[in-house]
Amino acid sequence: MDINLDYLDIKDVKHLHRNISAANLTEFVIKREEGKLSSTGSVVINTGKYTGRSAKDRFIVRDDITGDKVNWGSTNFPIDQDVFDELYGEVVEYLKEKDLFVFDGFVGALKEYTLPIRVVCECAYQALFANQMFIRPEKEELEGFMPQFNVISAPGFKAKVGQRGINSECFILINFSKKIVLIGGTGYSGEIKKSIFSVMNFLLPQKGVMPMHCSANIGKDGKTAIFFGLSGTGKTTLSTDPGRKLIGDDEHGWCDEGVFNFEGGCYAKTINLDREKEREIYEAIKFGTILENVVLKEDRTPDYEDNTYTENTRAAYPIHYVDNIQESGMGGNPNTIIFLTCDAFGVMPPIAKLNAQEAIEHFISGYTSKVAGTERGITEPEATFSACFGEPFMLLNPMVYAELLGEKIEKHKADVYLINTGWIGGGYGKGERIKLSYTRSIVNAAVSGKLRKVNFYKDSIFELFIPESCPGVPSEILNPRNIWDDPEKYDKEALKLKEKITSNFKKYKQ
Ligand SMILES: Nc1ncnc2c1ncn2[C@@H]1O[C@H](COP(=O)(O)OP(=O)(O)O)[C@@H](O)[C@H]1O
Ligand SMILES: C=C(OP(=O)(O)O)C(=O)O
Ligand SMILES: [Mn+2]
Repeated sequence: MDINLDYLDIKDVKHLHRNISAANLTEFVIKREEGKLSSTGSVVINTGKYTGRSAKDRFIVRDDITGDKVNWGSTNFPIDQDVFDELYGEVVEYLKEKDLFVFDGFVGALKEYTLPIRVVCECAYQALFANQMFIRPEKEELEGFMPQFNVISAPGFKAKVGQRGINSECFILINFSKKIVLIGGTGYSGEIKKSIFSVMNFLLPQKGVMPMHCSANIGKDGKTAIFFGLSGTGKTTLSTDPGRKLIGDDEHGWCDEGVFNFEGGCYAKTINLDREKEREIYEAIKFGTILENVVLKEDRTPDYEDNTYTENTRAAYPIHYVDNIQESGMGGNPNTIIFLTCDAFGVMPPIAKLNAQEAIEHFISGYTSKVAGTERGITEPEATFSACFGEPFMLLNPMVYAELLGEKIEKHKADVYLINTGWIGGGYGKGERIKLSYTRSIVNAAVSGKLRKVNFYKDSIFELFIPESCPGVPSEILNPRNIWDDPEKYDKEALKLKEKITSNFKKYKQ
């Protein structure tokens, strides 16, 4: 099945490898010395200078389609069409006479909202990434395949310092008129998936579908739970649960029929990965998986403790590498909605119940912290407000997404909980991050409905409803004030955060 890339102006390709198998791609990765084989059978690659997303280098072409729709501001930076054209011309020139690796496939498990995409890669490992992360096509679907969006990724092309309209050698440009995402200067594969996610987040609300930065799974009772959260808050870790079928670990849509995964794979953090604590993820690291920026020991076993390159070490694997999955990538309307927050101040309770109004307010606020590594420049947890728990990927005004969520909570009477997977008993550097086993018990209590039978009381500072008890968790930790050495210090810190939340929320109130 020959394709040509003339419509993208990509000509004189040395050899175009389209949808070749994971085995073939693995072989190319090794042969081209892009990476090494690990003892697990997975390939290990190093993404170079950029080991996380470069949020300040992500631009959207301002044109007739985006001009008055995109929420321009601190996360969505505009760029002019002619600047795009100039860089595009340079990248296309750079790709000439090279071997290129193309992945054709889909985003969005529900046919009605599926976006056919083409990912054109300079590097074999990124084609392997695309193959593992997106929805893989059946053979027949490749005939007459018509991409509706294209990603061109050229990590080896660096923009000139001071080049017009951009910030650095690295750039991620999203162009809706041309249906192209142009990535240069960075080898971090997260940019590929998150830029297509951003495209979906722009397109779907216009069709009445709510796109979400969340993971999702289904219990034995057939009930769906979704877990919103910024990077590092536990979406992947907590949704990968042997007792529940995994729908997806990061990006979903919610329409009248229920929720559907955008992707066909997972992108898990591997720093300090421990087989006992995260067995399903550990076991998914095998032939076909890509390990990014993981250090190998001499005998080629991965050293998950080693953060020499970054804290943001990753494994990308197709979802069926996890044992218990929902093959269709779809689930019913969620019964439980969880907001994951990683509180670096250690003052938020491990779990609180939110009513519909509070849920919307917390969703818009998106209080959490950025954890080290995923974004450039972050080396320790830093408090942040990320609207919709994914502001860097939400191209429209947060209120658009919030209104969709409000309608759905109302209609489906979902239970909403706020879960703190961050610090308790003191802030970062003092207290400790809450034990994963406790968080798992808390999540279990929430999604199984057990918490419906428990009494809740209102805390005096955040005015959040805290359960008096929770199966599997010592009751005294449910209110962090109890475990701070100095309760008055707790009150002071908690009040400070409360004020931050209130003042941040003001900007949405006018
Ligand atoms: N209590 C906890 N809950 C969730 N994750 C935890 C907890 N304590 C430590 N972690 C670690 O935090 C990281 C969460 O990352 P991940 O699940 O990949 O987040 P996301 O998918 O939201 O980006 C994992 O490395 C996990 O092992
Ligand atoms: C891949 C990313 O997301 P997450 O950590 O949420 O999986 C990212 O933000 O680059
Ligand atoms: Mn994740």
